[in-house]
Amino acid sequence: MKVVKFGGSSLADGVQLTKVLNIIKADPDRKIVVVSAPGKRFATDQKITDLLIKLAGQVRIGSDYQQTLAVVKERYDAIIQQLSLGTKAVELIDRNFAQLLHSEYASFSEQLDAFKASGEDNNAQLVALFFEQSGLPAKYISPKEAGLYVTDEPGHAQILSETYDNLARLKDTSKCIIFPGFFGVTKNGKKVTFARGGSDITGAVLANGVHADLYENFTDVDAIYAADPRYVTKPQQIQHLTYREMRELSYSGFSVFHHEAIRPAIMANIPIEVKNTNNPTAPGTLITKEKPLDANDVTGVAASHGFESIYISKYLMNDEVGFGSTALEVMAQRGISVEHMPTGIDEMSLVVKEKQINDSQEEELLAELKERLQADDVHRQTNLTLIMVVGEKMATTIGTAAKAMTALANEGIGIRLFNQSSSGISIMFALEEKDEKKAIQALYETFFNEKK
Ligand SMILES: Nc1ncnc2c1ncn2[C@@H]1O[C@H](COP(=O)(O)OP(=O)(O)O)[C@@H](O)[C@H]1O
Ligand SMILES: N[C@@H](CC(=O)OP(=O)(O)O)C(=O)O
Repeated sequence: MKVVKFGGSSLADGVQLTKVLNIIKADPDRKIVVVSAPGKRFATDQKITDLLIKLAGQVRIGSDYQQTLAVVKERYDAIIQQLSLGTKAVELIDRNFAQLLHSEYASFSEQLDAFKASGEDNNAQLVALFFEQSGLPAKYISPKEAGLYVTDEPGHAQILSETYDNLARLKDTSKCIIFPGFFGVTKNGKKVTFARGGSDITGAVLANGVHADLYENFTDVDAIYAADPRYVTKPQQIQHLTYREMRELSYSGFSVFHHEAIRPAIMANIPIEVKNTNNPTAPGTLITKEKPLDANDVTGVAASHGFESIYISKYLMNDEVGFGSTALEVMAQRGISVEHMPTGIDEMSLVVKEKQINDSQEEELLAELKERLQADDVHRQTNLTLIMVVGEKMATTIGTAAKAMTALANEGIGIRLFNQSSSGISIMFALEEKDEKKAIQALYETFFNEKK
């Protein structure tokens, strides 16, 4: 059995949905289909999820939301028309929106998540109608019906462990199951969404639950590329990745596959294949626990911005037992997670996501660190990009860091921080955000284009 997830770009309109139907028809093992909400039809278009977030905000503050509602409904109506799904489908969507708008919500976060979840929920119901009408036996199943239980953390739901046993019951399906991505339900029946891009997580959780032979993730590119195609023209396609390479790369900017979707696949050792809905015969990228040794030392280079570094220095710091743990305790007490912690003899830096600390908190945090650590200096550096150079083969290769540093130096790019993972499969460079694109291009040239 295969679990197949289609992203928003694969479901943006009736033409795309017809491609989806043909992909499912082409392989009877494709029994569970996870769908996102309709995405962008063209570069300047809006994703349904973004429109629903806007709609929820307008409804909450009591401003006029009719125009936004009309735009969302028109998107579904267009799909219904293109696929000739008839008035039954129009009425279904109308009913769902009436219920969404007139329900009582205990908080805005609950309301916002209900609105966001409706994007995939409505789409799954339409896809099921379309498949049935096209002669492919299908049924919509909701996360509530399936027992896809999550924590009550709006926008960041985590899977409850019993979910996997509940989902195992879907294994014996005779019909094709159409399942909405991006959200689960709490034990009280509240809809709670995953992080943005989280339909990938739903697909991985279902693949784990039913012990699928393969988790196919259909998107709008032929493969995962060695660098973001928005930065490098026609980058090399990656044929095969390990789970840990994928996790490093997706966490660090390869938005094509959600980093939280790796764990459910690892837990059950499910192979993942990323493929193109618009070119389904292209081989795509396979992601598994292990892979044959690459010719290249580096598998991919990724970048993600919005980081800052908190620099702490104290003379004789290294002799002081517990210095690092006190610094981390201060951060943990404020709920701030630390991404990297490069250290020197008398200094350390805590690299964190900028959005975790608001400006009013910042001064207080720096003062607390200075006070608790009796530090000589504590200051922050903002607007940083983290560049990750990733490859299994790097663990056994000498000179990758030197090559990367030379490539950056040749472009006049200063390195603010540097860190190598303990396993040796990734190197992180922190740079100023303005250098992000140039850095990715320089590293790509060095590791993928230069004659060795
Ligand atoms: N290394 C990469 N390889 C492939 N695509 C990438 C990479 N990094 C970023 N992307 C972007 O990810 C996009 C696909 O992800 P996404 O927009 O979430 O698609 P979907 O609508 O299928 O969920 C691609 O169109 C591409 O612009
Ligand atoms: N629709 C949600 C969830 C998702 O995974 O979407 P996509 O598959 O289009 O990235 C979002 O936009 O975040």
